[in-house]
Amino acid sequence: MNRLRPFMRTMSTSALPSSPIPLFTTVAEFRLWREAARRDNKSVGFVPTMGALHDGHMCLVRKSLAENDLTVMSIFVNPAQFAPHEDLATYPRTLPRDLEILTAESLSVSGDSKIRKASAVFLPSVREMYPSGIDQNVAAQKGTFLEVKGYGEQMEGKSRPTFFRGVATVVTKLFNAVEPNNAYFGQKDIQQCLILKRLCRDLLLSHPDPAHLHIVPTARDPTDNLALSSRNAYLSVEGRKIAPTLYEALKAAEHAWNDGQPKELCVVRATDVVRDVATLAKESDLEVRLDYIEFNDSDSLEALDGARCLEADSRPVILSGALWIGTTRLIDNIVLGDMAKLQ
Ligand SMILES: Nc1ncnc2c1ncn2[C@@H]1O[C@H](COP(=O)(O)OP(=O)(O)OP(=O)(O)O)[C@@H](O)[C@H]1O
Ligand SMILES: CC(C)(CO)[C@@H](O)C(=O)[O-]
Ligand code: BAL
Repeated sequence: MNRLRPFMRTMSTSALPSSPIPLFTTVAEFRLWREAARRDNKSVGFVPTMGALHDGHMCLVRKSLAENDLTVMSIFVNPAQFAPHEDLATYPRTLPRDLEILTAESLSVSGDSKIRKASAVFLPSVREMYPSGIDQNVAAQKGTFLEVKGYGEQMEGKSRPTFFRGVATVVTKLFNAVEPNNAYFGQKDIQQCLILKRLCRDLLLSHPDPAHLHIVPTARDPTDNLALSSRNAYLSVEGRKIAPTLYEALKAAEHAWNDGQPKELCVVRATDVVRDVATLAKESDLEVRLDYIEFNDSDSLEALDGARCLEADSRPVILSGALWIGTTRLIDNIVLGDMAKLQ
């Protein structure tokens, strides 16, 4: 690891918090680190994030630490994936705390006397990621953007039509900068995972190749199963109490599915759960509204056409949903079938 030694210091940008993990704010600086890792024959695992870290992010980090010599996290709030009316300005930005959380994470690897910790944090600037500037209005954008056509319009894409274009674009840039052997994404954002796997296949990427883009199960609050999410921080005390309703609705749909009910009835079971909670919440002036509950094929991402047979050897089905609690939008999903078969 000697060649990596020169990087074992905090970059000298004064606005950055001090950190025992080396921080890189430009692609050129990061590439020197990456080149040294390559020369040292070290595998690199990559965890892309938008910061505001919670234990869901740390599950990705732990898996990367376990499976790679070196782990890199990026923290970048990507303007291109926020529509003009969305929460780019208020998205939580908590870099000093994020670095403390990441620094505290370590893993002792069996057969290896060393303890592994994150090796680098990549903090690119908006200017370098979008050299022609970035307008959240797609029609006004200049420069190079990526679309994974036919897969980003359903589920989340119905409510956020430009979201996956922004994600595909930024993640491709991040992959080009980091050149990871393995990359880790959370099941909470299942459509994002499946679209990015397809992007890797379609663009013949080798860093990572699609098989090395890993989907890590959703981390939940152990007390009530709420999926951990940076946006949970927006919830009021009352909203936080109601937030597990989305998962409860998905579980009701899953039970109906497992009982052999047709898809439409499963969706009704889920909407019943939300309706009852929404009625109660209204009494405290809190608006709770279901955005969608959908069953989608995990390969085409098309909504299921009514045929519901899940053969032992067939592809998994994605049961997913989004719920508004006041002005906060939460998402969650359950994979029906074998997660290992997701491609
Ligand atoms: N509960 C979770 N379990 C596992 N992975 C998660 C969880 N929450 C987020 N991730 C993953 O962490 C990565 C970075 O996500 P991001 O920084 O957007 O956090 P987030 O909590 O998903 O934020 P948001 O509230 O904006 O959806 C993504 O791959 C995402 O799927
Ligand atoms: C993958 C990602 C970091 C791209 O900005 C973001 O969409 C996220 O955090 O899920
Ligand atoms: N984890 C998803 C990021 C977003 O909603 O913008």
